[in-house]
Amino acid sequence: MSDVTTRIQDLIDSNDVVLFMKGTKEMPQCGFSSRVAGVLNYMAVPYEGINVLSDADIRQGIKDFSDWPTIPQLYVKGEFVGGCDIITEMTLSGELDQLLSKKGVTFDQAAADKIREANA
Ligand SMILES: N[C@@H](CCC(=O)N[C@@H](CS)C(=O)NCC(=O)O)C(=O)O
Repeated sequence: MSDVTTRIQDLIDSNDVVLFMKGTKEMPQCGFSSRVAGVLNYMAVPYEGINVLSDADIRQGIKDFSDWPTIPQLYVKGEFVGGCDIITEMTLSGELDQLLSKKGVTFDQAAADKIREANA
């Protein structure tokens, strides 16, 4: 395994939820990353945000690792879930809640319901 692959695998193995994103959880630097971080923050999902803008190897490496061409990328318990479009759809359909519950990741159910109410 290459060094960057090992680093990515370690990040995914040692954090239940990892968001590879542009910018930080507190200050995303791209609208797509901001949307996903905003959902996770609002739903109080505990997650590790990895800023790919501060690491060019990770920025390219995660695309190769997931075979997915863009950032953001969300992993839950080692499983690649998707980018902004997929996470948005899954949030609105309730699939994200189901996935988090199934994987034993805590989140604020009332907040998730509120997102759906606001977008109904
Ligand atoms: N449709 C994508 C939108 C994300 C996207 O287009 N990201 C671009 C611009 S931030 C990207 O990562 N480009 C490659 C790069 O900047 O390394 C999604 O659902 O996540």
